[in-house]
Amino acid sequence: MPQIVGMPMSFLDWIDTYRVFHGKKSKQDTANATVPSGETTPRQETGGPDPTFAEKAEVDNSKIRLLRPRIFAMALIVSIGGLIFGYDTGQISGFLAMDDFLTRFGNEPGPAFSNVRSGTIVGLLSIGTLIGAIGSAPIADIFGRRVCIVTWCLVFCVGVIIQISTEQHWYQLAIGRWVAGLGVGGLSVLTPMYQSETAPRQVRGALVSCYQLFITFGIWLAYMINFGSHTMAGSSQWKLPMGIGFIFPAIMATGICFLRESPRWDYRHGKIDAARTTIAKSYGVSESHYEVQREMREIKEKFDAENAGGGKHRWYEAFTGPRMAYRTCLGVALQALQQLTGANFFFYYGTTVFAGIGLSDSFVTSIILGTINFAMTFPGLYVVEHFGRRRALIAGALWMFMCFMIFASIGHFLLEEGRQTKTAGTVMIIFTAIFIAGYAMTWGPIVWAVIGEMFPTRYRATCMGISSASNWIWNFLISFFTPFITSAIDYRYGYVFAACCFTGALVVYFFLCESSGRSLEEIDTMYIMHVPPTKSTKWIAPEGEELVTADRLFLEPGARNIRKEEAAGMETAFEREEVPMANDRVGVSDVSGSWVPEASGGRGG
Ligand SMILES: OC[C@H]1O[C@](O)(CO)[C@@H](O)[C@@H]1O
Repeated sequence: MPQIVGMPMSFLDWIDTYRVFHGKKSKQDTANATVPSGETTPRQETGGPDPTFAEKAEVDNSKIRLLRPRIFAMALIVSIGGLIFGYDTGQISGFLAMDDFLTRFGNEPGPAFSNVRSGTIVGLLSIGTLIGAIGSAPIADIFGRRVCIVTWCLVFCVGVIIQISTEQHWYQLAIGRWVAGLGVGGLSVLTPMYQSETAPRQVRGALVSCYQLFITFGIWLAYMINFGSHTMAGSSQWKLPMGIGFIFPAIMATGICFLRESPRWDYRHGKIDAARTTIAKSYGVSESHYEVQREMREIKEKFDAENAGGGKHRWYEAFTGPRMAYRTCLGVALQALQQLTGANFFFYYGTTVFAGIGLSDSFVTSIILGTINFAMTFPGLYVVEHFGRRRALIAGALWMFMCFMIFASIGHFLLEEGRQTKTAGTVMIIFTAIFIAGYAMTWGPIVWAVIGEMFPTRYRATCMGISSASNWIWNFLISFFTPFITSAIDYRYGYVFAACCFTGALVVYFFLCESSGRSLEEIDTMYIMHVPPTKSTKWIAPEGEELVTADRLFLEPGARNIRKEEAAGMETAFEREEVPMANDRVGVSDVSGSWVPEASGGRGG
C-alpha cells in the first residue's frame, strides 16, 4: 500500500511520536534493540520473553497498555462498516410505511406495495451484498485492505446516488439498493478481516464484536431518523434519511487513510518493516517488544509454510484442507441459522408487522425494538467471553425458540381470528422484545466471533467470505419471501423460525467446538484432532510446538497431502505423509511423527 500522497506520517503515528518526545512513554517502550525479523521469538505462554533471547537482543518486555487512542480509533473507524450495514437495514422498514414513498413507488391501491415489488426493493440489497462479500476477499488480497475499504465505501455512495436521484422509478431504487449492497457486502468481510488482522490479540474478540455493535447502532439510528422525518412533507420523508447515509462512508473512507495497512497484508507483499512497525504501534510498544517479535515470527512461519507447500493454495482447499469441509459447512450453517432465527423478520418488516397489530405509531415500536437490540448487544460482548460460545448460543437459540412459539401461537389463534386484539398485540410485542434481547446477546454477535476464530489463517479470508455469503443469501431469501409467506400462513410463519432456532441449538451442541479463551491455533487443533464438540470445553491443549495446526502443516496444492517440515529447516527435503485422520481420542493422532502430541490429559475423551 503506497503512502497516501502528502501524508508520510499518519495522524496517529504523529501522536505516538509526540508521546515519545514528551516523555509519555516508558524507557522500555522506546527501547531500540534491533532484532532481525523472523528470529526466535519468546513464547507468551511462558509469561515473558525467552531469557536467552532477551540477553542476546535486549527484548523489550514492558507492559502493554491496550486502552489507547489508536485502538479506539480502529474500533470506531473500521466498525463504521457495520454502521453502514445496519443503517441500510433499518431505514428500509420505515420507508415502506412512509406515505410519500408509498405514493411514489407503490403499485397497489392504498397506496401499497405488491409483495413482489416490496420483496425486490428490500431484497436486492442482499443480492448485492452477497456478490460483494464473495468478491471482496481476492480483491483485498491483491490491492490491500485499506484501498478496498475506500473503494467499497465509494461503491456504496454510488448506490445511494442512484436511489436518491429518482422520484418515480421503483426499479431505479431497487438497482440503487443492489449497488449499495455491493459496498455493504464488501465491507462486511473487510471490516472483521482488517480488525482481526491488525488488532492486538488481547482485544481482538472485542474489536470484532464491535462490528455487530455498530450494526445494531446503525439500525437504531435509522429508526430514530425515520421517526424524525416520516412526518415531513414530500420526498424529504425518505430522502433525508437516505442522504444522511452518505456521511458514514465518508467518515470511514477518510478515517481509514489515517490508519496503517494490515500488517499481514504488508508482510505478504514484502513490506516486512512496515508490518513490524504497524504491530508495534497497535500494541503501543517498541519494535523490539516480545509481542511484536512473537507476532512477526508467527506471520513468517505461516507465510513460509504456505510457500513451502509447493505453490499457491486455491480457494477450493477451503473444502479439501484438513478438516476444512467440516468447518466451512459449519460456518455456512451457522451464518444461515443466524438469519433463520428470524431477527430480520422484525428488522425489515417490523414497522409493517406492528402496524398490522393495530399500533397507532408503529415507528415508535420499531424504535423500542431497535433500542433493545442495540442496548443488549453490550451485555452480549460480556456473555461471549464469560459464558463461552457454545453455552450462549444454545441458550440463546432455545430462548428465541420459546419466544417465536408464543408469538406465532398468539398471532395465529388470537389475533388472526379477531379475538382479544389489543392484549394479543401487546403480548406479541413483549415477546418480540424478549426475542430481540436474546438475539442481541447471543446469535447476533457470537456467530461473527466464531466465524472469525474457527478457520486457520491460511483459509480465513476465503472461508469468511463463503460463510458471510451464506448469511446474505438467507438474508435475501427471508426478506424477499416474507411478504408472500405471511400472506399465505399469517403468524404461523413464526413456527418456521422457531423450528430453525431449535435446529440452531442442536447444530451448536453437536458440531461447534468451544473457542472461548483459546488461541486461534488451539481452536484449529481441536478441529483437526476431531475433539468431540460436547467435550471441547474441558479439552486440554497440547503445549507449544506440539500444537498441530493447519497453518503449520506444509500442504501440497489441493491440500490433500501433507509434508512435514524437517527439523533442520524449511529448505530441507520434505517427508510425505497422509492427511492426519486423527481419531476421536483427544490428544492422540494416528499420524506418525513427533509433531503429533500424545494424549495430553485427554480429558476431552
Ligand atoms: O441486529 C440485527 C442484524 O444483525 C444481523 O443479523 C447481522 O449480524 C443482520 O442481518 C440483522 O439485521
